[in-house]
Amino acid sequence: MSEQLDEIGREQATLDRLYGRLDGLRAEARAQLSRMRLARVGGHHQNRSERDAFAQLYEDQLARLESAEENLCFGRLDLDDSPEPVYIGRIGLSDEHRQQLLMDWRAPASEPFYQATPASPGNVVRRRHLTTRQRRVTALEDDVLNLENLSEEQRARLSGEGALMAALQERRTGRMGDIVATIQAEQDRIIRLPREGTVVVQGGPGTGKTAVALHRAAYLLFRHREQIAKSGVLLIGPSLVFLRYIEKVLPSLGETGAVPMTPGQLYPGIDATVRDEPAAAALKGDLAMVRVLRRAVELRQRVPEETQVLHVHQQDLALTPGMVRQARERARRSGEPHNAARVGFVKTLLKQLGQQLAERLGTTDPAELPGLIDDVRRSRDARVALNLAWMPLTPQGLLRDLWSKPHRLAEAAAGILHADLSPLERPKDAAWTVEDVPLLDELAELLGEGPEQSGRSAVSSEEREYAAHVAEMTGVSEYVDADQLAARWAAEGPSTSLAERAAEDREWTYGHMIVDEAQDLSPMQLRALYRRVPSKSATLVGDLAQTSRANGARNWADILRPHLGNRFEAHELTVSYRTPAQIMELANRLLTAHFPELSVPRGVREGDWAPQFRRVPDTAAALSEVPAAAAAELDLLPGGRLAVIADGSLADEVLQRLRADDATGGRTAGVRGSIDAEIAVLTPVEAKGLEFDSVIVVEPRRIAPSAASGTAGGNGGRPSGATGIGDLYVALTRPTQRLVILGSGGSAIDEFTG
Ligand SMILES: Nc1ncnc2c1ncn2[C@@H]1O[C@H](COP(=O)(O)OP(=O)(O)OP(=O)(O)O)[C@@H](O)[C@H]1O
Repeated sequence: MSEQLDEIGREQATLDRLYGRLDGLRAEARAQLSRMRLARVGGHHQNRSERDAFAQLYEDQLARLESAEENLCFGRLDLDDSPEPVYIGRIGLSDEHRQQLLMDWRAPASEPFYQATPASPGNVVRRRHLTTRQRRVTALEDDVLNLENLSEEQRARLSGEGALMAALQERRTGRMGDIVATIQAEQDRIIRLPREGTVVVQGGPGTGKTAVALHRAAYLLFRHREQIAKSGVLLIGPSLVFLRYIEKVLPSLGETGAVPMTPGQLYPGIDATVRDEPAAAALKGDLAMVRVLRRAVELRQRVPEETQVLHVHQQDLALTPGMVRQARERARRSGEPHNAARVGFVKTLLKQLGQQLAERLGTTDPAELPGLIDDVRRSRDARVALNLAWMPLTPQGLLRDLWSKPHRLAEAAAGILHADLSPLERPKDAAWTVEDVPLLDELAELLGEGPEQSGRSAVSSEEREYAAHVAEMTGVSEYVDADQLAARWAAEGPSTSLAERAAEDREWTYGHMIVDEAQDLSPMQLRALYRRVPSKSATLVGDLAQTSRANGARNWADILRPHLGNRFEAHELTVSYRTPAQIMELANRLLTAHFPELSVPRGVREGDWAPQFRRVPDTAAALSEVPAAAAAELDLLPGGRLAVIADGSLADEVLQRLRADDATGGRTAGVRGSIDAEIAVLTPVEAKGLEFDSVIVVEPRRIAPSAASGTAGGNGGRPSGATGIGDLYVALTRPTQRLVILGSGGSAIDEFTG
């Protein structure tokens, strides 16, 4: 014991040295930054942009140093070929003489800390985990990888605390934390894969997919800072609640270069949260929509059936179907998007009409032609006729039209979509849905810049010059042009971060893309996402077993083929760190019964509690029991977090009950879908990716009915069979400690509850 204390004392001395250096570097960075800020006042544009760039550099540096406070150093490697141990931490630190004091966890030299095993120890003799709290070493844990090379003295000082188990047993805070100190070897191998190409990571619930994805983002930003930090990492998560849940992980790793977004936010200016019903979602997500939309645009390039007579200067000019057809073919051949190609179309016809006008007026002087063309252009008749033939369009306008006018949609989809299109119908003023977003994006590609966007580049030459300079200096000139940058600044001022600007620019291209819950994305969503990473450098993580979409594919090759062919690398995570083995086993039995081809993870630890089943007579009884059951859970796990998961409208009723009842002792639930209160009330889809100490699943029949119960029992009229299995699997696998199932029978889980 006293050996252990001595050892802790020795490590404390090292830790003190490291924190001392950290404090020194922070003070330096702060001083540099305030010098820059002082100098920034006044000055010429060019000097100012240089100072802006440097100030940004110091700000980033300071953010990195500030974020490293908690758990600055968490590991130590003793190597057989070096007398000095290597300390591993959140960031790298060296002393005034450039002597390395602390190795960044992402550096190649830190790799053995995560990778070495007794079977292949490499040059590692001992790996030590240091547990620290507020600058104090509280525990040590040693893995001896090569006992023979350990001295007598070192052998005497071995210790073990189970850093991983300790991390896993901790009470949840409602926000995800980083796992740098305890990344496991199978996770580490994925985190450190090269940046090129697409990596897909399949893993069951709680296997650390989200953690791996976020640490990989941090790793790539560290290792390829030059290339990636400038363009940013696009980070796609399923919902705003999920993005809130993970928001602290990257900053805690000192990284600010990620641009978090939900699929509903991909199109600038739109923040869609409403989801379509499954039938509409399936149609909108189908890649056939690419052809439907292309056709819808082509149908707006119209040839009149008869010759139109245009009155200009008391003359009658003839616009024949042949003239329009020819001009249309020519404009289409240009390959430009609709709004840009329209310029050529209009020009061709105006020229021909101008020539007609010259003939009618008997004018032969070619110098007068431009004036006559201009007269035609200004005439009401010509404007109306040309607009009718080729109207400037916006993505929003065209899509609203398709959804609200069934004949327009039928015309565009003829011969392409053979399904019933009525689920797509809706009023013109309906809100945009998440599923509309990739379609708007597709239309923006087909239409190009519309009339309302082109106005934004009205900026002065001085502003443009300044923007060009900054774009050049920050390395984004490949991605945005100076006009765009300057126009945006004209509206907001140049203080927004590069990440924010990227989020506002539909044509921004990112250095890497991370997608969580990728199994739920439709082909159209993936297409829109890959448009933002032409390099296809991406990490997609997901679990085929947790698929919500009615027609979701159950293998990654099918999901990715349309976008990547077979050019992707697949990896699998096999151990569930979140869910206790007893609960995992129950969930896995349900899944395997319906999808025997899918692999399931094993739980890494036994929990203290078996899953509990409370049978009630009906849904009303289940609802009345919720408050008392919730109170009991919170009493069992003081300071813990609880989720009550129920399907659709039942979740609203659950929330009302919890609010109305004081059985929970004032620990009332927050708003629906929020994770800030002690009790969160969620649907399975909202619960995706989240975790709680305890989970109560209310009336599982409404999430996944048993095959025998068919469509009866208010399951929203969905067919029986494998319906909702993915969602129920999600609900069952959220707890880190306890699971309670409160139901009246008729659910797919019932046969496993005996
Ligand atoms: N190596 C590790 N060390 C400590 N904790 C870990 C480790 N790996 C995963 N965890 C913890 O396990 C839990 C589950 O991780 P995560 O949410 O990343 O899993 P997931 O695979 O994304 O799950 P789901 O499919 O349910 O979304 C988290 O609390 C995470 O911090």
